[in-house]
Amino acid sequence: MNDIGAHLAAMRNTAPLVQNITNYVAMNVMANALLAAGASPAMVHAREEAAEFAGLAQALSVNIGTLDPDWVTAMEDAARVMNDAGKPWVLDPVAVGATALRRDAGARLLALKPSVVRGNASEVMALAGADAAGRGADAADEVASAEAAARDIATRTGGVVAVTGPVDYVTDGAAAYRIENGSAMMPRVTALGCALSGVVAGFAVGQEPLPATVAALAFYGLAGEEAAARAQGPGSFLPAFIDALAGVTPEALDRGAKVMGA
Ligand SMILES: Nc1ncnc2c1ncn2[C@@H]1O[C@H](COP(=O)(O)OP(=O)(O)OP(=O)(O)O)[C@@H](O)[C@H]1O
Ligand SMILES: Cc1ncsc1CCO
Ligand SMILES: [Mg+2]
Repeated sequence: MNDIGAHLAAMRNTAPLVQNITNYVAMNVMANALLAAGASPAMVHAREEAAEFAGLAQALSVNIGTLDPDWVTAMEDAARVMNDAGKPWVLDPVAVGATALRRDAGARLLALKPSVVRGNASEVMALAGADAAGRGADAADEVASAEAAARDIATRTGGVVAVTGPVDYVTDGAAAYRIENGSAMMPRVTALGCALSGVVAGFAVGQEPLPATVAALAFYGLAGEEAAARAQGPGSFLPAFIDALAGVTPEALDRGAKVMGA
């Protein structure tokens, strides 16, 4: 892929309205990350309005981090609106293997064929039905162990699956890429994966899901590298990361992206 910076420029040019049905932990971080990246976030989850708002949104992210049954209904309704209108939506299957409510929600949402699934290795393995060692929202499996599960999900949905970790893996079931950008500081701040799923949704507006996802991950990881160079620890990393999301230019992304065919 040699047009990674162009995907960032296109996303910023669109400034897409991204609806997020996300968890309470992530809402603020995610909205700030989307704004800094150049998108327009809206956190809208009530059962009575989620589908109506989806009619206005250009992309949707659905995150099961702090769900309840009403939220699952809102997620399914909003996802159907996006599907009917041909608009992209992203599933973030937080801790999907942990409980029956999460496994059921994950299966229902997967059946609606998300444009992109973005999770850590343990989540992608659990979503595919494989044995996973995840503990709560944190990964306990290697990205490499989740590659077959990612291809399996992508084949079932016809969409893209992104497994994130030290080296990210992205596939549409046929082609695959690895992205080496990022910082070990990123998993030490909560909700950065959730926020990434929203950013992926923004990149998918008007762009092919596979290259858009690869570009979003490289962009996000590069911002992580720049923030880590300035931060003293996880606390100061977060504001530095928000600054870096706003500061990375398409030219810097073309220079700094570490993307390889897999
Ligand atoms: N050890 C690491 N080294 C470099 N980058 C990392 C590392 N771990 C995660 N990342 C990056 O952090 C970002 C978030 O991915 P991660 O896999 O931590 O999400 P997550 O587990 O869903 O997080 P959360 O549930 O807290 O939102 C991605 O851009 C990923 O590449
Ligand atoms: C910590 C945590 N618990 C539920 S959602 C969430 C945010 C990271 O996924
Ligand atoms: Mg997560």
